[in-house]
Amino acid sequence: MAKGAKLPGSLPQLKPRRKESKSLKRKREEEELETLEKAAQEFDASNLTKFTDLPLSRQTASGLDKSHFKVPTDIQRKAIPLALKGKDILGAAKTGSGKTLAFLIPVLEKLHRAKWTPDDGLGALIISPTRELAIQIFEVLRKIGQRHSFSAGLVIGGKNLQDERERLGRMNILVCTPGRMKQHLEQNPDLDTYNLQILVLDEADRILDMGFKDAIDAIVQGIPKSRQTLLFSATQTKNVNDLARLSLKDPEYVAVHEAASAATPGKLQQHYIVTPLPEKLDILWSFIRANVKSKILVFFSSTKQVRFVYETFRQMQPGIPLLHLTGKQKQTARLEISAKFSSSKNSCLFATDVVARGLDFPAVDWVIQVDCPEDADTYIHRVGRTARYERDGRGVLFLCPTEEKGMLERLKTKKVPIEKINVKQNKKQSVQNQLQGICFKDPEIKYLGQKAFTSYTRSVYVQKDKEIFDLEKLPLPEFATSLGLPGAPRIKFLKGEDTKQRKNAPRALLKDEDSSEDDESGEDVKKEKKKEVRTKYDRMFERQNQNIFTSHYTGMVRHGEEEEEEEKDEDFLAVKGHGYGSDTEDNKGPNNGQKFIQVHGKDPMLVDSKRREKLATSKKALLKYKGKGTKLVFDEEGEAHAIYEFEDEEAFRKAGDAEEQRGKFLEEEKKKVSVADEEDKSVAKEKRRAKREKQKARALEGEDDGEEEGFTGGLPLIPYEDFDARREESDGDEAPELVEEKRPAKKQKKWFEDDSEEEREKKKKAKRKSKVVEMQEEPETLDDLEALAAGLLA
Ligand SMILES: Nc1ncnc2c1ncn2[C@@H]1O[C@H](COP(=O)(O)OP(=O)(O)OP(=O)(O)O)[C@@H](O)[C@H]1O
Repeated sequence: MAKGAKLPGSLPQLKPRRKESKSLKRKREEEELETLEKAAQEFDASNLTKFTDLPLSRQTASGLDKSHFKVPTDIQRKAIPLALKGKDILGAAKTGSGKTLAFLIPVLEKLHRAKWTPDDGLGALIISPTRELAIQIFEVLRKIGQRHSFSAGLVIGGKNLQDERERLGRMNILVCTPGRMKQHLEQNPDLDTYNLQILVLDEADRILDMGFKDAIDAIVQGIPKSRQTLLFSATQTKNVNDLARLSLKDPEYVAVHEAASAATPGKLQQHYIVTPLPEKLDILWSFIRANVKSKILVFFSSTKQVRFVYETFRQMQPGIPLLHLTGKQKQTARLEISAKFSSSKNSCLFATDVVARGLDFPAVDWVIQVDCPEDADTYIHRVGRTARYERDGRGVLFLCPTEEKGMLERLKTKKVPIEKINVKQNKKQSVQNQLQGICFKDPEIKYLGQKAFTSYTRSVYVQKDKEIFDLEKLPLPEFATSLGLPGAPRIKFLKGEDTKQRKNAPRALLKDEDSSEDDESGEDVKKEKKKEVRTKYDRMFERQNQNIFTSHYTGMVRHGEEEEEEEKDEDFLAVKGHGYGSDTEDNKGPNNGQKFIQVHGKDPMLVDSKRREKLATSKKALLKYKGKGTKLVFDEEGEAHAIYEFEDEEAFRKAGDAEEQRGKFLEEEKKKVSVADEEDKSVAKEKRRAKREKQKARALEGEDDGEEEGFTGGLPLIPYEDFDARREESDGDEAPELVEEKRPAKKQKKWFEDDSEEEREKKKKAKRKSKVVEMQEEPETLDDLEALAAGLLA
């Protein structure tokens, strides 16, 4: 953009200004904010065609422009003006229709208009059901918020709690997953939500289902009711109970596509095929082979199936790069795979529902649902990974004959236009022989196949819609054969299990899958064994498929055995020398030449060398045989007492049943601990608030004292110096009309007021160093992102 060119936004652009007194500057800013607020309240959405028509701050307008967002989508056109007026929103629009911006723009504007500063703490909380989606939202926030000076952070787990802890207390905007956020709220007194202005739930229906209930209730409990709340999803909840849980105030229901004939994007072609379960992999393989120049996303219902198909198909070399993504992978691997699939032109990603919602992989050609989704909403989200924002795409759903009728009815009710297609039988290639060969050669893959089989059957078993999912009608032995297995693994599910509850909490299924790794015979056995402390190796021995241990594990086990044997050998080593420390004949042992040591009360020990003798008589060794000391407490008279003393038995009996007394005692102690904990937390929070307010007052004082004009242009969600460095490096075309001046030194200091001068210097140096690295490239890893998330904490 040329120097002096007009910036988007209806408000006057930022220009280089002469020095302006602080009070004048503040007055001008207040006036601007008032104008903005008034414009938002009076805004007539019917006039909205471009983002520049919206009453937005210069910072947001500039961020949108820089990210090349010019024309709002339907949901953005309807939801943003209402959200800018401060309304609670229930937003529903098709997949890929731009809901992310529909809530991020109001978030930035809300804090901007509240004159939010880093000292004000947490102002906005955005909750996402998965880590990947949270990261994606954070990236968009970083782009469009690049001119604001808020600090933003990601709270998604996969990192040390303590590492995240200190930073969080200073964040203005957090993008989080529910579980991790709950954990922080419970354990981190630095994280204070008392001032929260706006709460966003992306994929709201998912977040409000049973799987996240505890976490969401805990989060909502701690935030002010007076906040604004925005809920978005392609399959929105209108459940009154859900909305009551969030205390929404007269929410506006913004459903832009409700009157549309289809709930899915217009440019999406949707088909289904009906296939017997044992032929699914043949069809999938043949499909992939016929589309090696495409970008394909394939959904399965469990992690084990994903891994089995990925491992076997990889060996069969289909001629297209294969990837796999599940919630069981490490966070770094998940990020890497997402990035690979995003940037690839042609590849095939096998995945579980961890990528079903919200993820915006560019230009996916095909979405194949090999396993029937649990309901029509899940179908809509999965298929919505293609045909996003004006692009076209195709989806194919594989249905077993028993699933066809029920699933089609569900899809029809949800307005999903889907047509039947048939598989060309002459193009279908059977992979059964190849899979058999692979399983035969590689016992680990065979084991994986067995796990894939049990996981699939379990996933069908736990579904609540029994009209669609009927395990008894599935040809399971044939299915096992189609996976290349010599027979169907035994499956045994827990009787009387609360299926409904399990279904409502898909995570429970995942957990179950995890544990089934250890024991195929079901949970009955697991519960019994729970009491014992079992190691990884114990669990491996208990597996029924011991013959498939890798050589590595077998080696480890053998090594362990060898060590034990060595120890035994040592016990029986022949010894030289004379009896030692023995005052009886017996202690001399069978040979006269043997040495023994006897410690009081213990069996004599055989000693064969000086070293062994020294070891056996060392203080450390002897300590083992000493009795444990007794801990005493002294009263005020100096009398020693045992820590716990029995009370008078008669009085105890009078007080009632022992069990009852025990329960009462525990209850009281629990209460005491929880009260003390609450008190500690609130004291810590109070201190923090006071500190923040002090800091804020000091910062304002600093502004008034200073002669120089303050920071005006806003900053991306990165440290100040980085932004300056980048501006220096830039070719001058980047928003030259914005004027940033270095923050007064006073402001910088405030974060470190408790540190010594020397420590402060050290920290500054270290930060300067790390920033240089940060700026050299775009964030690639979670660490990079988190470094950026540090925001103003420079
Ligand atoms: N106004 C716009 N102009 C151009 N592209 C846009 C606009 N709004 C959103 N997009 C693009 O559309 C794509 C989909 O947007 P987004 O991920 O927000 O959709 P969504 O409605 O949240 O989808 P889902 O329901 O699957 O979560 C993204 O690549 C985004 O960059």
